[in-house]
This record gives sequence, C-alpha cells and structure tokens, in this order.
Amino acid sequence: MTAADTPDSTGVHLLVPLKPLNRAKSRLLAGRGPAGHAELVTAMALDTVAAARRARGVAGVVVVSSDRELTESFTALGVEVLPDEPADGLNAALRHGDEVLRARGAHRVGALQADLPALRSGELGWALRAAGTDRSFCPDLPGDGTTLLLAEPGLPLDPRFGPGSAEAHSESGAKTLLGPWESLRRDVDTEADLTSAKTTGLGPRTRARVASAE
Ligand SMILES: Nc1nc2c(ncn2[C@@H]2O[C@H](COP(=O)(O)OP(=O)(O)OP(=O)(O)O)[C@@H](O)[C@H]2O)c(=O)[nH]1
Ligand SMILES: C=C(OP(=O)(O)O)C(=O)O
Repeated sequence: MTAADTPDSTGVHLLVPLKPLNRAKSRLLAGRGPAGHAELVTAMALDTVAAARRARGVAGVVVVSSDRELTESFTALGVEVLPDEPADGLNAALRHGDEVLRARGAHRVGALQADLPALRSGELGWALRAAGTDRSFCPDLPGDGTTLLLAEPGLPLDPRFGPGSAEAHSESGAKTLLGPWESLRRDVDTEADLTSAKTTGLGPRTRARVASAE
C-alpha cells in the first residue's frame, strides 16, 4: 500500500447507497418516463456526491450500488462503486460497505443519502464539525427520516435507515445534528420536494436536467 492508498484517519468516509435506477425514487417516475426518471435520479446522485467530496472533513466518498449505468457514471468521475452485497436491502448494503471500508483502515464511516441535489459542501462541513467525534445523525426536514449518519470513530456504523429512521438513530445513541445546514436536510422524494430544492439551489447536473424537461 502506498501513502496515497492509506485511508485518511482524520476525515469521515461516506457511503452513498443507491438502488437500481428502475426501482429508485419511484415517486419521481410519474410524468417523466423511465429514461427521464433515470437521468434525474442520476443527476441528483452525482450532484450529491460531488458536493460531499468537496466538504471539509470528508476523507472519501464511496457509492454502494449494483446498477450498471450508475456504476459507469460514477466511475467516470473517479468515484469508487462497491457492489450491493448481500443484496438484502439498504441497511445490509451499508453494513457491508462499512465492513469493507473499516477492513481497509477507515477510522470513521458515515452514510449519506443520494437524494440531496441542493447539498452545499460548506453546510456538510459545518454539520461534520458539529458532530465532533460523537455518533450522530442529521434528520431530513420533516424530521422522520435521516440524511446523514456518522459512526463514532473506530466503531461500526450500525445503520437503521427506513421509515422512522430519525427516531431509530436517536434511540441507538446518535446525537441529532440540527443547525444552519438546510441543504443537508432537503432530501428529494417527491415533485414538491424537487420544487423546494430549486429554491434552496440545485446542483449543476440536476439544474440542467430540470431545465431541459421544462
Ligand atoms: N445499495 C442500496 N441502496 C438502497 C437500497 N434500498 C434503498 N437504497 C437507497 O437508499 C435511499 C433510500 O431508499 P428508499 O427510501 O428505500 O427509496 P427511494 O429510492 O428513496 O424512494 P421511493 O421509491 O420513493 O421509496 C435511496 O438512495 C435508495 O436508492 C438497497 O437495497 N441497496
Ligand atoms: C430511507 C430513508 O430515506 P427516504 O425514505 O426519505 O428516502 C430514511 O430516511 O431512513
């Protein structure tokens, strides 16, 4: 292993999970058709990952997905994609990704949702700073879901995503991250969320997709 391959112990290694495009973000399919939907979901994920990679405190971003098109898009940008194993849902995929990264020496692992197309690097950096070294999570704007989960350094991620995940992560001992990072909380599940994210400020790929569909 060269120095460049040595995992950075000072930052968090973020896992970004994505289902196959034909199953992801089903509420954004209506009125768009499969091709337009796939392009939008891909653009949102690429913007999310691009912003996360630039954030202070992020040592690396790794996507977890078995979708071929997504894998090609991310690989072209130099983003590593781990296969979705054991193909048993979101939390299992994240547990596997966590094991892979920690086996490589990553000291701290987190999970970031892929549907944050308005994410600003600076805001993610502030949230990471507020987390300190605590197990922490950031709730989505409605407050039920989770957009970011951070393990305590050296400990497993122990993800509890799914309905009511904010409460589940809180019950697992994670500190709630609330502060001036609206873009980290503005996940996009519906058309109404997309309209709200436009106001916050979409990333360039999502903005272009939305504009070309208008
Ligand atoms: N790798 C991987 N990612 C998953 C899996 N299930 C869900 N995800 C991703 O985790 C995030 C939250 O997933 P869900 O809330 O189940 O689904 P969604 O795609 O956001 O949207 P809906 O279709 O509206 O429920 C999304 O980015 C998904 O693509 C899985 O089994 N494997
Ligand atoms: C899976 C989750 O996200 P969402 O359903 O909002 O995509 C979650 O918040 O735990």
